[in-house]
Amino acid sequence: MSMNTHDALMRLAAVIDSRRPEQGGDPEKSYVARLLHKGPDAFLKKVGEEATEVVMAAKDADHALAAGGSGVEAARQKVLYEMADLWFHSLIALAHYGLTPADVIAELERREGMSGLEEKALRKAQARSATEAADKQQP
Ligand SMILES: N=c1c2ncn([C@@H]3O[C@H](COP(=O)(O)OP(=O)(O)OP(=O)(O)O)[C@@H](O)[C@H]3O)c2ncn1[C@@H]1O[C@H](COP(=O)(O)O)[C@@H](O)[C@H]1O
Repeated sequence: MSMNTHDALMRLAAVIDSRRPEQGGDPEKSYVARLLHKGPDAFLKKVGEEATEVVMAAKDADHALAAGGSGVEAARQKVLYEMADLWFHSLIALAHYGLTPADVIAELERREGMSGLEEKALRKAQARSATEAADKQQP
């Protein structure tokens, strides 16, 4: 991720934070302030909707790719557009819970180099030994 990408996310997160009711965000003047003012049900619903729109745009893009031809570029743009909406609304949710893009990036950095398959196997093994330990405690 370039420094510019990082900065843009941080700038947007700072604007979103300034729209929180405690920071004086005005629901009459700001879309973000309005969503935060309405509360979790409102912005979580948007996160769900935008995620669904990403999936639908991606399915359309897959069909366009399979068919070839001139529709591919427009379909890819639609995926990009919907993904931006999803990121944007996810940033609003993060702000509500006192989290920032930097926190998400730190979590991804923590996972860096960790194989997803190894992590999954480890998690299953831990769950199994927890169950075995609980079984042993049964009278
Ligand atoms: N990046 C965005 C951004 N992306 C999308 N949107 C808005 O998100 C809304 C929801 O998108 P939809 O496609 O679901 O539109 P809709 O069907 O009208 O939505 P609803 O009626 O369901 O709310 C639209 O009104 C978009 O304008 C955004 N609104 C704001 N920002 C950023 O947030 C900053 C602060 O915005 P305000 O708080 O409005 O000043 C802006 O300067 C921008 O940087």
